[in-house]
Parts: sequence; C-alpha cells; structure tokens
Amino acid sequence: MSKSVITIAMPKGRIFGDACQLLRNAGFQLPDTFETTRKLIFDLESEPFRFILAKPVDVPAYVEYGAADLGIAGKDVLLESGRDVYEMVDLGISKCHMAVAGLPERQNRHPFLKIATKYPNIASDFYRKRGEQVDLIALNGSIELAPIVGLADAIVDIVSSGQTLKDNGLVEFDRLLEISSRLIVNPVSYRLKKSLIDQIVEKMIRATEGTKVGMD
Ligand SMILES: Nc1ncnc2c1ncn2[C@@H]1O[C@H](COP(=O)(O)OP(=O)(O)OP(=O)(O)O)[C@@H](O)[C@H]1O
Ligand SMILES: O=P(O)(O)OC[C@H]1O[C@H](OP(=O)(O)OP(=O)(O)O)[C@H](O)[C@@H]1O
Repeated sequence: MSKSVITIAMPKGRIFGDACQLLRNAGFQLPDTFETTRKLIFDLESEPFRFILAKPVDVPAYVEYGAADLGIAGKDVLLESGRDVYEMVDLGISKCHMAVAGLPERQNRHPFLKIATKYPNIASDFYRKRGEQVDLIALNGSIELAPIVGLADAIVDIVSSGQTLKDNGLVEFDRLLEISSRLIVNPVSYRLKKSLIDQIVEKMIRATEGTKVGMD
C-alpha cells in the first residue's frame, strides 16, 4: 500500500508535456522517466504524492469518484463530462477554442440539420440556447471528415492553429468556447485535505504565472 496522501490524475497525450513542465515549475520532483515510461502509476520518493496517468477524457471521472484527489483536464472535457468536481486553477496550457465549422457554401444555411461532433453535450447545449433543433452525430475523431463526405452539414470541434480546417477546405461559422487546461479537485478530498490541497493550488497558480517554486 502506498504512503501517498495525494493522488493526482494526469492526462496522457497532448496536454501531458506542458502539464509536467508546470508541475516541475511548481516544485514537484517528477522522475526523468515520467514522460517516457509506459508505467501508469508513480509514487514520488520524497513527497507524499502519487500520479496516475489516464486518458484525458477519463480524468474527471477519476477525480469525481475520488480515485484521484486532483486532476488536470481541458475545459472542453470538463464541460462535456458534467462531472461533479471543483475547478481550482486555469493553468493556461493547451489553449484552443471550440467552433462550429463547415464547408463555406453551407455557412448561411440555417438551421443546420446534422452536426457531427466529439462533444454532443456541449453542442446540444449551444443549439438549445440558440433555439435551433439539430440532429447530433457523435463521432470519436477526424470530425472534419463529416461535412466533406456528406455525413453532416457542419461540425462542432476544437480549433487551435486552424490548420486542420484549412487543409480540409472548411471555415469557422461560430466560436463557442475558449479552452485551456484546468486543475480540478474532488470535493470530499478538498474538505478532508484542505490545507495540503490549498498549498498545491497556490504553487500551481504561481507556476502558471511563471514563478518557479519549491515544494515544502
Ligand atoms: N489541436 C489542439 N491544440 C491544443 N489543444 C488541444 C487540441 N486538441 C485538443 N486539445 C486540448 O487537449 C486535450 C487533450 O487532447 P488529446 O488530443 O491529447 O486527447 P484526446 O482528444 O482524448 O485524444 P485521443 O482521442 O487521440 O486520445 C483536449 O481535451 C483539449 O483541451
Ligand atoms: O486547429 P488545429 O491546430 O489543426 O487542431 C485542431 C484539430 O486537433 C484536434 O484533433 P486531434 O489532433 O486531437 O485528432 P482527432 O481527429 O483524433 O480528434 C481537433 O479535433 C481538430 O481536428
């Protein structure tokens, strides 16, 4: 059994590198192999911290159910999951936005009939607020393909550099949401371990502001 008192769920994939850098700047002594190994659980040697490495979309579930006290997740994933967690810090990493996009000639065709997306809850909320009825088609990736092959009239998806839209001849119709990664906390953990979690939050805020800090 681990001596760790705080478990932190990390998202593998795109956010991982920047998140590790932030944690190091916040004073966590992550091992050199952290970014390269296939191991999914790490206990730090000199500090009471355990890290678990999860798929990004699963991080809010680990935190909501208390398998992790803290986690790092994109705002997109948080909103889509609707999980009951506290959002403590905007870490300012993995910035991107969510947009409605499609073929330029479909831009002014309202209402859209079919919308393909990896984010059905966010998309349905957006169209409900606009009073437009749409048929959502949930996909798992390569969303930009859908309007090109006629599967959907438009997509709701993440845009960062805009390269994927450009390379596929698509344009943005609407901008829904600004996205960055957030530090999240399990509400019960926060009650039981408030002082330690507050210290971590404070260090993460300072690291986010570009200040290197030490871990007590
Ligand atoms: N193109 C992008 N540029 C910057 N940040 C992005 C981009 N795409 C996604 N993100 C952010 O990074 C988070 C994790 O994305 P990542 O691609 O690693 O996971 P994923 O979508 O679950 O991928 P996969 O399904 O391929 O495992 C997203 O939730 C989002 O906040
Ligand atoms: O604006 P850009 O910089 O081109 O980035 C946007 C792309 O990045 C994400 O896809 P990802 O690479 O995660 O692949 P996916 O198709 O598996 O979702 C997103 O779904 C867009 O397709």
